[in-house]
Amino acid sequence: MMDSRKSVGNLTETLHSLLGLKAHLTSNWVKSVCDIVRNLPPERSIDLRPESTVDSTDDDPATAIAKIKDELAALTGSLNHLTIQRRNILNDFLDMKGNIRVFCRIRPMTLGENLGLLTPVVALNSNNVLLRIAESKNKSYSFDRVFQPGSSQDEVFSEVEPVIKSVIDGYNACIFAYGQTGTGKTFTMEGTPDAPGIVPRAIKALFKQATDSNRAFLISFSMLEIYMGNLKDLLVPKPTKPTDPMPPCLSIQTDLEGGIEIDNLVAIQVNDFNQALRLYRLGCRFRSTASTNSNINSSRSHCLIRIAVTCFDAPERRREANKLWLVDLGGSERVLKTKAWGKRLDEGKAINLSLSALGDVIYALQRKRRHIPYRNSKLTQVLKDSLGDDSKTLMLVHVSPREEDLCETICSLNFATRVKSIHLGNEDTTEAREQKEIAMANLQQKMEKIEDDHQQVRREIEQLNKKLENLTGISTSSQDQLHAYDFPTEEPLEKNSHIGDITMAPLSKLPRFMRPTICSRRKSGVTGQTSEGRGPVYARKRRTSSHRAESISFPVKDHTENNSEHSVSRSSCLIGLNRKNSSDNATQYSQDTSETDLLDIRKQERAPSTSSPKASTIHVQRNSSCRRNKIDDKKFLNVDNWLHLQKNQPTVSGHTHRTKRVLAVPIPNKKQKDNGHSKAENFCGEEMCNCEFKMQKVFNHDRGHIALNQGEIETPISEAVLENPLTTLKDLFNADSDVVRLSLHTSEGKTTIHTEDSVDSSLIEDNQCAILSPPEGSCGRIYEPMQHCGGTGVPIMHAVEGEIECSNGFMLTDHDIHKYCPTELDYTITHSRQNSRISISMPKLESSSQQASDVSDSEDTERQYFNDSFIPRVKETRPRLLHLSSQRALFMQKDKQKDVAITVNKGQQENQKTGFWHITTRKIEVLYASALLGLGVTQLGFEHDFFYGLML
Ligand SMILES: Nc1ncnc2c1ncn2[C@@H]1O[C@H](COP(=O)(O)OP(=O)(O)OP(=O)(O)O)[C@@H](O)[C@H]1O
Repeated sequence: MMDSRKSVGNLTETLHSLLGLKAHLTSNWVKSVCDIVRNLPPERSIDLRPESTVDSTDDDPATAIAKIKDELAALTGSLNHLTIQRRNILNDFLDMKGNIRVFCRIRPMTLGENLGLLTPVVALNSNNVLLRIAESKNKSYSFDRVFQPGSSQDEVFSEVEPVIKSVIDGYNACIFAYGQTGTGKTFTMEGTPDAPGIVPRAIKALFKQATDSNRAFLISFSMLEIYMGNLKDLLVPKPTKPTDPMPPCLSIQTDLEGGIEIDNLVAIQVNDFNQALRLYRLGCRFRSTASTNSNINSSRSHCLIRIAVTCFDAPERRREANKLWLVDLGGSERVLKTKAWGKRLDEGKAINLSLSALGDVIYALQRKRRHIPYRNSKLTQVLKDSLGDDSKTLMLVHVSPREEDLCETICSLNFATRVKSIHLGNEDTTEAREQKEIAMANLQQKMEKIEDDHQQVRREIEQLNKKLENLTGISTSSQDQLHAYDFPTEEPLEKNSHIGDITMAPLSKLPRFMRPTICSRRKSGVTGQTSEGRGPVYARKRRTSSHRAESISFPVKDHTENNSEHSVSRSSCLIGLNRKNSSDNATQYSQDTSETDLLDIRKQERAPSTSSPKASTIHVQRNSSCRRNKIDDKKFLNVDNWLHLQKNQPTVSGHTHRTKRVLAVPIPNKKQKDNGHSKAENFCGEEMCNCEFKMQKVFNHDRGHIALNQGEIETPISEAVLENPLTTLKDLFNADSDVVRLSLHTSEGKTTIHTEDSVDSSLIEDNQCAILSPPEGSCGRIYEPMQHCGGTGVPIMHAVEGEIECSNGFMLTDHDIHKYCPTELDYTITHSRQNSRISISMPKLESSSQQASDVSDSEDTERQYFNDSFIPRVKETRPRLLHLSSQRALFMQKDKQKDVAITVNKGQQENQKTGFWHITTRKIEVLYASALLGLGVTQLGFEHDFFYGLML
C-alpha cells in the first residue's frame, strides 16, 4: 500500500516537474505529459488520506476524542495536499491555454437589423472566424474560443469558470469585455434577468468555491468607472445637497511589492452572493450611459468591478490577498461613423485612447517586452498588478454580424489578434495542437478526479466533526464562531492614518507644512475629521441657490432616430457642475496622489454578528497578531449598512436598470443669471445641460421648504422614483391630482393628439423605467421657456422601455399660474419600436386662491427669489418660439378638453428621420398642437414643413 502511494506520489511529482517546462511547450513535452497521465492508475490515484482508525464505541471517550482529532488533522492535511495539487494542475491547464486568452463572441442580429448581402462574419468552428471582406476576399482569425451568435451565457461562462477557480487559488485575474459599441459587452458581463452574464455568475461561482474549500475567505466588493480618464466610485453616495461632502477622490497607489491599491475606493465586505449582487445593481445605476447612434443605451465609460479575496494561513494559495477584476470596457467607436460630437465625441476619444493603451500593454506582456507601458492610461494603471505574467487574463472580443459594421469588426479582430497569446494561432502545428488538446483534456480529467477526492475528504471531515460533537457536546460551528473575525470598531479617522503598509502620524501631530490643505481635504471628500475643532469642512458651496442634479435626463427621440446625446449619470452631471468652477475637470475626481496621501477613508464597521452559518464560512479567523494587523489595514464596509446609506435600494427581484434616472431640474439661478444668459444663448452648447441644474429636491432647499398645495414633500423625488418606478411625478406630488393628459398617438403615418383624464400607469412599468437625457443641443430650446418663466417645478422625464416620458406632476396654484409660461406642460413622449405615442399632460389649475395665501413666508421668499431670477430673461430678445399667445387657454378645465383631438401629419418617411432638428421640430409640433387644443382648435392648419420653418 505504502509503495503504491509512493509511486503515485512520484508520478505526480514527475508530472509537475514536467509541467514546469511548460514555457517551452514542445511536442516532446506534451507527449511526456500525456504518457504520465496515461500511466496513472485508473482508480483513485491519490489517496493520501489515513485510513479511519476511529471506533469511538470501543474506546473510552477521551481516547476516542484524541483519535478523532488525530484523524481530523490527517484529513485536513490531505485536503490541503489535494488543494495544492488541484491548484497546480489548474494553473498548468490555464498556462497551456495561455495566461492571456482571447475569445470572440458574435452578436446575434437584433430585430429590424439588416444582415447585408455578404454575411460578413462567420464562425467556422469553435476556434476560427471567417471574415468576408469582399466577394472574393476572405480573412480568417483564430482565437482560444469563438462563440457563435446563438451561443448562450452558460456556454460563455463555462469557459470563464476556470479563471474563477484560479482566483480562489490566489491568482489575480482580469476578465474584459471588449468590442465595438453595441456589440453586446454589457450583455455578456451583466446579462439580463433571464440570462445573467459573467459578473453575477462569477460572483456566485466564487462564493461556491470559497464555501467548498476548507479555508475562510474574506471577500470584498468594489465598483468604479473610468469616465473620461477619471476614476469614480460607483458605490459612493452621491451628494444630494450643497452641504453634502464631495465624493472622495480616488487615486492609484502602488505599494512596495508593486501591488495596486486605489485610495478611497469603497470596499464592502460581502458574505454571500446576494449581498454582492445587490451592490452590483446599486453600482450599475450610477454608470455613465448615454444614447448614441450605435446603441440606445451605450456605456460611456469603462466599468470595473473588483472582487478582493483574502485568505490567511493558506500556504497553498498563490498569495494571501488577490483580486478579480471584471471589466465592461467602453465601446470602441469610429467617431466619423457615429457622428458623435461635443461630449459624446470626448467620451469616445477617451475610450478609444484607453483601449489602445490596454492593447499596447497586453501586447507588450505577450511579447515579454522589458517596458510595459502601464502609465499610458488610468485603466492600465489600475489593472497593472492583475495583468502581468502571474495573473490570468481573459479578453472577450465582441463583434457585430452586420455588414455595415465590417470596418469596426476588422478593427476589433485585429485588436484581438494583437493581444492574443503567441502560443496560439498559426504558430502551432496541427499535430502539436492536437497533442496539446489531449494533454489539456487529461489534465482536466485529473482535476475533476481530485475535486471528487476533495469532496470525499470533506464529507469524512464533516462526519468526524459530528462524532466529535456528540462526544464533546461542543458544536464545531460554534467553535468556528469563536474564531470568527471580529471587525475592529470604528475609530476616529484622525487616528486611522494608515495607507497600505505606511503608518503615518496623526494629522494634528504633523508639522503644519505637512498637513493637507483645506482644499485638498475638500477635494478628497474627507471632511471634518482633520479640521481640529473647526467643525466639518463641507463641499464648496458653489452657488447658494444651486442644487446638484442627481441625474440628467431629457427626452430625445424615437428608437428609429439614432440621435445622440445625453449623459445620464449623476456623477457626470456633478462633473458638469464642477466644470463651471474648475477648468480642469480631472483634478476634481482624479488627482495626484499627493493630495490624498494622508487620507484613508475606508470606513470600518463591525461585521454582523448574526451572520448565518453559511456566511460564517467567509469569516476570517483571528489568532495571530500579524493577521490582525493586516486586517486592520483592510477595512470593509458592511453591505447592509452601505445599502441603507444609499437609500436607493435596488429592486430586489428585477434586473438592474442602470438607465433608470431622474431628470435633473434646470432652474435658472439668480446669481448666475447674467453669465448664465450667454450660456442660454449658446444654443446646443453642452454647458446648457450642465449649468443651473437643480434637483426636484429644490423643495427641500435650505432656504426652507415650499409647501405645495397638497402638502410638503418629504421624500426627494429622485429617491421616490427610484424606490418605486411605478410612481410618476404626479403621484409623488399629489396622488389625487387631477391631471389632464394630451396624448399623441401614431398610427398609419398619422399622429393624433387627444386628451386623457389621467396618467396611463400602464405606460410606466416596473423594470422598464428609464430616463433619457435630452440632446444637449435641444435643451437650450426646450427648456428655454422654463428658464425664462421660472417656477419650482420642471418636467421630469423618464422613458419606458423605448418610450420617453416626461411628466410634470407638480400642481400650480392660481398664484403661480400667472408666473408660469404655458410651455410648462407635462410632456409624455412615449415610443416603442412598434408604435409611438406622445402624450402631454399638464397640471390642472387649482382654483383655490386661498392656497396661494397660505404659503409660508419662506415659500414667498423662495418664489420671489425665483421670480426675480427670471424676470430679466423674459426681456431677452431671442424669439420665443415656444411662448404661446394664450397661457390661460392651455389650462382649461379638463372636462372642456376631453375628446378633443388634433391630427398631426406624420409621413412614413418621417420615421426614418433623425437628428436634433427633427426632434426639436417634433416637440414644437406637439407644443403647438397642444396650445391649439387649449384654444379649442382641432386643426393644426399648417403642414409639417411649417415647423421646420419655425426652426430657421
Ligand atoms: N448575445 C446576445 N444575445 C442577445 N442580445 C444581445 C446579445 N448581445 C447583445 N445583445 C443586445 O444588443 C444590444 C446592445 O448590447 P449592449 O448594450 O450589451 O452593447 P455594448 O457593447 O455594451 O454597447 P456599448 O459599448 O455602447 O455600451 C442590447 O439590446 C443587447 O440586449
